[in-house]
Amino acid sequence: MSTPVLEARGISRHFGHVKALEGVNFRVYPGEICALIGDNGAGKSTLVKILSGADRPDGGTILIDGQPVSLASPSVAQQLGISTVYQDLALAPELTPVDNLFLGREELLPGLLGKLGCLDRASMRRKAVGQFARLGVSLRSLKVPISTLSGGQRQSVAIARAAMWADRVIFLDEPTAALGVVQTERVLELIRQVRASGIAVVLISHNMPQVLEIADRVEVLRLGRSVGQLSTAGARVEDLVTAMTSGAAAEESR
Ligand SMILES: Nc1ncnc2c1ncn2[C@@H]1O[C@H](COP(=O)(O)OP(=O)(O)OP(=O)(O)O)[C@@H](O)[C@H]1O
Repeated sequence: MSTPVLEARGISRHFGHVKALEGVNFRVYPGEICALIGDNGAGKSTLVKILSGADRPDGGTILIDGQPVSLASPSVAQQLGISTVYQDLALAPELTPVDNLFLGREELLPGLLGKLGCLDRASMRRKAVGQFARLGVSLRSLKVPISTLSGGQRQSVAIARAAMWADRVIFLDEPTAALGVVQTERVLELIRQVRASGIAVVLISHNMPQVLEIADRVEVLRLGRSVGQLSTAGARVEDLVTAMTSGAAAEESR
């Protein structure tokens, strides 16, 4: 049995009288795509915020590679190899794909020029080209503002950026919600490439056929509680819907 790369044990988060999360358990293992599913208001976003350092739980423990950690902020989570791509993508529309990959992490030239704030554009471009090639992301141009790219290409840049700076887990919040069929398939292929690079992917999705298509395993929330997990091998959409609505997911052992 392998150790989860990221685990939540007994996580609770209350907003006034609303129990958004109550004793929630969650695990994601190295090298897997894990879907986090649940009906509206089940607590998915709240759990993702807590596991990416954007919110603090009222109780419970978070472990990375089996060791308890405190994710006090998104930057602490990022330093520990956890990154999140929210639906707004947090890209700078007027900047190029290369600039967006290095947003907030720009490389400076060595020596005096660097001390004067001159960017090492050649190095950043070389690394960006390598990253896009590794993940199979093909863009019309690396020099145009990202606002001129398609929605699928922008999503791909956001995922490639997350994969560049996180080496453990990437959370993806409905990454194909706004995309057409062809762009959706490209983004799903990119997600598989991220998994192949050794990074665990957590996919938050309401699209059950897609969950079955791409995820290895599913963790289910219902009304702020974890109701178990199941493997997608041999599972049907009805099984996922049953798990979300009646809390009857099989708690399988690994
Ligand atoms: N900041 C907040 N203040 C008050 N209540 C909140 C807050 N954030 C979340 N909640 C409540 O916590 C519960 C869980 O919300 P959450 O957004 O985590 O669910 P979700 O599974 O992501 O839903 P959806 O699929 O609709 O996005 C809901 O009842 C929601 O109204």
